[in-house]
Amino acid sequence: MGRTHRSRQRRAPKSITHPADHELHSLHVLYGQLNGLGWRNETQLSALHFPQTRRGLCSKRQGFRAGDELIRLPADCLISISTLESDEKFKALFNKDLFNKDERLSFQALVACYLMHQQHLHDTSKQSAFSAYLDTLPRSYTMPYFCIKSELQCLPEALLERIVAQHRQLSENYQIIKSLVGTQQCECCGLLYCEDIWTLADYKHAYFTVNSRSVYLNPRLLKAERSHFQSLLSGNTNLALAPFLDLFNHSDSVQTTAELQLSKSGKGHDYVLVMEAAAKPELQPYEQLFISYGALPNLKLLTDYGFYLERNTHDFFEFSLADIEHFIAQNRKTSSQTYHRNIFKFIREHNLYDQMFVHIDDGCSHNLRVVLHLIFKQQAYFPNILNQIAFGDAVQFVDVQPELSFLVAHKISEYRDYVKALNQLSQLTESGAVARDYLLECVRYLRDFESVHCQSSE
Ligand SMILES: C[S@@+](CC[C@H](N)C(=O)[O-])C[C@H]1O[C@@H](n2cnc3c(N)ncnc32)[C@H](O)[C@@H]1O
Repeated sequence: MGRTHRSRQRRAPKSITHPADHELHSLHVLYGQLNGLGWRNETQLSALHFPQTRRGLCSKRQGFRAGDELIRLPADCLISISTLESDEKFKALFNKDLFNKDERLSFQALVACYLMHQQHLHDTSKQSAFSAYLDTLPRSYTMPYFCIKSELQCLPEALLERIVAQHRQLSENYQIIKSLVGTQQCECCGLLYCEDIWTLADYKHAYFTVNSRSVYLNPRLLKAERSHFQSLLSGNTNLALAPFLDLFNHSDSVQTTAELQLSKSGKGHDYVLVMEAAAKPELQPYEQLFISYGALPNLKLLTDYGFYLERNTHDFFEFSLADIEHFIAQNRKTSSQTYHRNIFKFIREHNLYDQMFVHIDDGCSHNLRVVLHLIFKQQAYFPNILNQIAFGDAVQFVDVQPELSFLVAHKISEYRDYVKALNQLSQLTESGAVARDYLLECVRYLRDFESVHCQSSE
């Protein structure tokens, strides 16, 4: 049990509830299966529903301090490249003769196929080795990708850009999958792949399952005969699905480490999560146990995981060059001025539009300051002078505070309009509601930034 601390049995606070019966049953079966694979649940974790995050994990009996192990899951419980490589039926679906070096698949897409494969086995014959795990997966997701058209029309460019990129990535990979397995029929039910089974809707669900639930894994530590899929895959295979372990929710106030360690018995490996630091010195039984998915800002949490954190310590707010152009066009004072196109060309050519953000503690990023200075403060437009200004001594920048304040105020008003437009829709999907609340959090962040950094403009 390591340094984990036993506490006297406590009662669950009223706000924490047990999962519904069917979910409880699936979890129970999953415990049994993982136990059969060597998982001992030494930290006595239970899945419960918490008010803020819904389903998450806690221990009903033990307290946790920094340095304690949260979970030790045998590597045999993971769905990794070794699982796929050792599944002959799955491999048989992917005929090596059809692999094309110009049309490779991401490993994430291949794991999504594996989930669809197992789901189909489960649905048709209850033959999947992962039935219990599949039953514990969410039925739907709340990423803005799943917003309906009327909601998408009320979202800002920054979000739409990411959704479009996700659509592109998903459909490119799905086309490749179709070209590999699309003409085949399932040998157990005769249905056609990518038409009747493995539909685009199934693929989207599986893709976001992998996106939001996989863990990082160094596959070299596992004995994987990486042969069949090697020439099909475009990138590395360093992710895995981790049944039960993937019930940990994320917090920005904890630090956790994850690594494959030789198991205590010396046979095989365990995937071990350790709580390195938490918001308080000791977590009591029934307190939700969080892990860190990384130092992620809210935009990333929203688009990849379908949630955001209030007052996320890793948050910042990014601007695009188009934001500055809109602001110029809509502001009476700035719209009447002329801006030499060389300046915008220079900014684009030197990628200065990258990393233009504001941060509540650090203020305005270097690139945002340079760009505001180049556009609004300096008269010359010859490349050599622009070079000297952009990459020379920062102290020579003229104060861009008024322009920064206008830009922030402009963004607040724009985001409020998006929120208003979403609220005017007769009904919001869950994705739409989460996106709306995220926009409100952005407004709160920018208002806080304004009150700390833009006082002079008010
Ligand atoms: C790895 S799963 C964690 C378990 C998940 N809550 C479940 O019941 O299956 C990641 C998903 O959990 C949710 N999640 C994680 N951390 C969260 C948090 N702090 N607040 C709200 N939802 C969170 C998001 O939906 C995310 O996509």
